[in-house]
Amino acid sequence: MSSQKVLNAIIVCGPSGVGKGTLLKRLFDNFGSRFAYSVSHTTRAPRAGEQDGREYHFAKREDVIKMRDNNEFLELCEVHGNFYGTSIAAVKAVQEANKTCVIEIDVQGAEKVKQLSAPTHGDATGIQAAYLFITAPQEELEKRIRGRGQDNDEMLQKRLATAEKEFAFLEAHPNFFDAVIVNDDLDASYGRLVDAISAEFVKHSIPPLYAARPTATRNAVHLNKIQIKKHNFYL
Ligand SMILES: Nc1ncnc2c1ncn2[C@@H]1O[C@H](COP(=O)(O)OP(=O)(O)OP(=O)(O)O)[C@@H](O)[C@H]1O
Repeated sequence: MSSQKVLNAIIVCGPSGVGKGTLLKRLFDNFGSRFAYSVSHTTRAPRAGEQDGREYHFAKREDVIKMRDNNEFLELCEVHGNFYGTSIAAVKAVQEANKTCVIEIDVQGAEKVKQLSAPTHGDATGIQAAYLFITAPQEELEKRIRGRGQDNDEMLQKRLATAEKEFAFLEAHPNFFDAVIVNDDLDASYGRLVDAISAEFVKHSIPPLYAARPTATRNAVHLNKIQIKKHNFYL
């Protein structure tokens, strides 16, 4: 297989509350055999019932630090004294199982993944990915985050401030993403997600999710971009 054909992952970005989790849950419910999340590394101890390589790759701190210094992580963070991270190898393991890895990540993380995929890094270290941005009207965001009922006002304001930065990134880098999907009406938006992913699959010679509708795909994605520009929908 040539390197152009490889697709290691679908990267999904978008501010808190736009509905990434909701859309991806539906995608996994409908196409569970085609997608998987990668298994993260952690330095925390396994809990009862957790199995190494299933819930997490349980690793020693010094090994994670070595991997970090070796640029083997797409993302790594430390929470309450423990590391949690997504390794490039874990993403590629999903592909080896003949599935496409879905990675939900913020725009800074997505930029890093793209940098790692630059030709100078070569295929061995990089992740070849399709980049999707999920968006929604800003007034909807606040409503949805409140509706979810998980956050106090301070957290809500933090999420909205981060959202503004993510929207600003999208505005400043309109070509960074392969598709921008407006999550307004859930059923229609889910259709756009399926079409956008199918379009990426077709580009990489992977069967689309619905073989019967490959040509609708590009139109839908293209239309989204036009709608966004025309109505400045996300601000
Ligand atoms: N198209 C939609 N119309 C109305 N409500 C929606 C729509 N999509 C999602 N929601 C609701 O909005 C809320 C936020 O959705 P969700 O948790 O999927 O967002 P998210 O982008 O994954 O957020 P986070 O990044 O914070 O996890 C949920 O309560 C969900 O049911």
